[in-house]
Amino acid sequence: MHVQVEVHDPGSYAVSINSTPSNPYIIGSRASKLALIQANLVLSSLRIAHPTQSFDILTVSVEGDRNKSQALYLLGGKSLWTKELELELLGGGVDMIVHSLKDVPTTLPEGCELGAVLSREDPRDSLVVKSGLEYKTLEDLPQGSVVGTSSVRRVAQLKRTFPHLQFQDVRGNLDTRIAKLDAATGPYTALILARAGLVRMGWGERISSDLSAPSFLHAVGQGALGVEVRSGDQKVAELLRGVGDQATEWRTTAERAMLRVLEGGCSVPVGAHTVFQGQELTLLGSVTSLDGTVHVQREVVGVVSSEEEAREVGERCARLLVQDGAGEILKDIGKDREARAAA
Ligand SMILES: NCc1[nH]cc(CCC(=O)O)c1CC(=O)O
Repeated sequence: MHVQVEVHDPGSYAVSINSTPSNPYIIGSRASKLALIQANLVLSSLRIAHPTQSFDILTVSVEGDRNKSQALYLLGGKSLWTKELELELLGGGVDMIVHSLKDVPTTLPEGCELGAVLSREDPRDSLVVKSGLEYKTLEDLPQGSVVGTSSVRRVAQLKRTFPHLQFQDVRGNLDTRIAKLDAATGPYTALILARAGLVRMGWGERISSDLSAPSFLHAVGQGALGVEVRSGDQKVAELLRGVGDQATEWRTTAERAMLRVLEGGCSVPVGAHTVFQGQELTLLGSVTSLDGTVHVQREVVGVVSSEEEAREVGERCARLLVQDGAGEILKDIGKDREARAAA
């Protein structure tokens, strides 16, 4: 496999053992604009927490950035956003990787683990309307309007509530997607995108409304940045202490534990919503059939003071969803994917 490595600061090739200005800790990132903005957020937090250490960013091209034509749903395992970066991490080319936690598979490769999850942005999905149109919400869109999104979770949930709308795939980075939305002859009336990404990219003013629980649930991990590290790397673990956010870590641990039980390895229409207040973690989880006709949703509340307890909340929610029929929905989706992949 070809790994394209682009070095931002010449002289930052060295694998860091002890960081000095000439031997910095290397943060691995995808090369997209959003990925780099996010990597720089982590870099800034690390610099504030450790003013005497030096840090640098190295970008690596990943499968998901290169394959833009095939539907995401058919590309299978989500490691297409992470694999090449993880090879760099294990090989010592980078010391940590910054990811959108949403794109990180629930099971990490041997030797890799999450070292920290940073304080979360508003994790909701948002509506962005074609420029020049006055619509504010999905309810406002006329019959037959085309809404762009590549997420099976979004389409499945929206078909349930908005059967009068049409949904069409839209790929590419955020800037590209918004350019496709605004193109005079383009098919889309609106797009659904993660609020966090839009805000980080400076597109916040284009958000006309947000999709909220309990009628619409966001993706597991959405809006949070995860830092992946080598298991057992004490120095990097130490550096990341104080950079992570406890509430976000427990919320996303529960969400990811739920998904891990449900998915059995494929990307599925699973929604989540969590609140951590006092010591109480509330998790709303959902599974929706691709056509939106079958939907199961459950809420679990637990007192949480450890990662293990957060995981239990997620697993409990997954088991309740399976009891309510989530297993059947997921089995049908597996069959659908196989049939399409073979076609
Ligand atoms: N699927 C791609 C992706 N991965 C993370 C974000 C946004 C940032 C985040 O959710 O943390 C996006 C764009 C989107 O879904 O609109």
